[in-house]
Amino acid sequence: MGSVTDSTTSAASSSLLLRGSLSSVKISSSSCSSTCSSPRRRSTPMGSEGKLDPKIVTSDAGYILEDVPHLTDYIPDLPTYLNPLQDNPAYSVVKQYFVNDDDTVAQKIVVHKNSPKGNHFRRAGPRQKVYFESDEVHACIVTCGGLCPGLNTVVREIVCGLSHMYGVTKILGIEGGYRGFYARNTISLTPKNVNDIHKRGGTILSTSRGGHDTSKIVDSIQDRGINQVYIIGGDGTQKGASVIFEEIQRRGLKVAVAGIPKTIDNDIAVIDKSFGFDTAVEEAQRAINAAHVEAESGENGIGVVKLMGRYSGFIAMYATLASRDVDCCLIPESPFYLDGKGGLLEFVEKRLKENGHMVIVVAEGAGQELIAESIRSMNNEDASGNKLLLDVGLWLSQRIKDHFRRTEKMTINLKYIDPTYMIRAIPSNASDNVYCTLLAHSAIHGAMAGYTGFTVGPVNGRHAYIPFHRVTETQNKVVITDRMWARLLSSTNQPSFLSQKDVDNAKKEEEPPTQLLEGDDKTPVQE
Ligand SMILES: Nc1ncnc2c1ncn2[C@@H]1O[C@H](COP(=O)(O)OP(=O)(O)O)[C@@H](O)[C@H]1O
Ligand SMILES: O=P(O)(O)OC[C@H]1O[C@](O)(COP(=O)(O)O)[C@@H](O)[C@@H]1O
Ligand SMILES: [Mg+2]
Repeated sequence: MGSVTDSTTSAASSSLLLRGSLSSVKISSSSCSSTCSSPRRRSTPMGSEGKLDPKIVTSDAGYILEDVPHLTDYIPDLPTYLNPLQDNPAYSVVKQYFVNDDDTVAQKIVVHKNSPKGNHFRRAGPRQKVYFESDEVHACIVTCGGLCPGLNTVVREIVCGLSHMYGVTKILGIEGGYRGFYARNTISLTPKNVNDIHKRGGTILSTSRGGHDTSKIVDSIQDRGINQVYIIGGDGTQKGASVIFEEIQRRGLKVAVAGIPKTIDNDIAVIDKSFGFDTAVEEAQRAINAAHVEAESGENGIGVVKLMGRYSGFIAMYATLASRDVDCCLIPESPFYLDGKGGLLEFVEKRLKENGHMVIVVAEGAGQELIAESIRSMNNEDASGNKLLLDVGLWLSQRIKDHFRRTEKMTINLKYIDPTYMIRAIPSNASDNVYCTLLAHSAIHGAMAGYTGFTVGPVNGRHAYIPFHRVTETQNKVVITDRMWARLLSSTNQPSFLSQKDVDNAKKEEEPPTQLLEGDDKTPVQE
């Protein structure tokens, strides 16, 4: 690969931005307008203690670019090379294959006549110039946190993408999550040995919670001569990736750190949705169908299905909306109560009298305060510090049974189905597979182009590079004052269980939705 004469720095690429379409753009590392999230850390100026302020670019028209770090922010004068994709027979025919340096993706797409342009992220995709030569790249891939359909597909697509698009041959799989960097074996990954893995659930690299020791991890990266780190995991993992990036930057290493967001719960902020989510919603239909068949076939049959969703009830909400057999959906974001007027037990009685059967879908994180009131709460945490939940499905089933036994109002037949780990263990479906490919490719293009400290993902249908802190500072939750939850309430015709005061509080607390899943816009996801 021929070296390009100039050694473009990211400051220079920012100035490309200045010279481009945005004539009145100014770069500011600390000036954050009210629409821009305030940095939580990194108060030191660029260079000192190896830390950078968030890279914020603003313009007079209210345009804000929340940019991601670049290797040249802390290693000046890095040589650049022509992207080998321009000679690749598959890609070279694409009109405008390379992304313009100043392309950005708007976080908000519903705007009004006088709205400021708002927050943007750097558009993902291949760049004309790259900062790594093919034979110089030594990449590694790690999977952390809970399982999710599609993990193997992302691993496969990173390996095949690096190899087929950029001619990379040295790719290492780190086994067993973060602790695998210093306590487990590694495996060499090639397009041949990952060829079929997308057809399998789980992760061939295995995964873990806990065990994040930043300096041991970065020591291992440094000792092995790794210069591209692909980290696949959820909110906890992205926090871990962020501190790894900071330590790498502090040590001044030419190592790109790219996060690929993973969570079956869809609780990662900013991105439209996470991979594996569609697969989970689809697979949940089988459990809901079974619950419905059981409920319909017994006298006063009740089917209770528990679905995953620790803090966010997206799987339960979408599975309910898709199924149309569900009479009541309970999620962590919307509190409910059992007894008295307007309570769940009254609703169950009513539905059984009307239809003779009913199906309840409950997200695992729903009603945790109610359970804690009746069972002495243990307040346990897992190795990553996530709250260990009490089984809401079992508890709810028992409470419903007790109610009908006590009141002797009618004989019921209740069946409780917990398909949670069965759903999580399946391979991803076709659409998630394609989505995983785009995520992997976006991550690879970003790392090759010298970007680092970023998470990749679709924002309003376009893939973007998002600074770590933007996806870790909040969690994506179902907005119960949004139209989607209203659609659910209207489709199940269940009570909202909320008082006017609860609704007012929710309206005050919740930010307007920014994600496609919550809104009406269903733009197909593109790179
Ligand atoms: N705040 C944090 N700082 C550093 N590492 C973290 C942090 N939170 C979680 N991790 C690490 O990230 C990994 C996965 O986190 P976990 O919460 O279990 O799953 P997920 O990433 O799917 O949310 C674990 O190895 C954990 O030690
Ligand atoms: O894998 P564990 O430790 O049993 O945890 C189960 C949790 O993992 C999840 O499937 C996914 O959570 P993460 O995205 O944080 O890994 C949750 O839905 C569930 O509460
Ligand atoms: Mg998590």
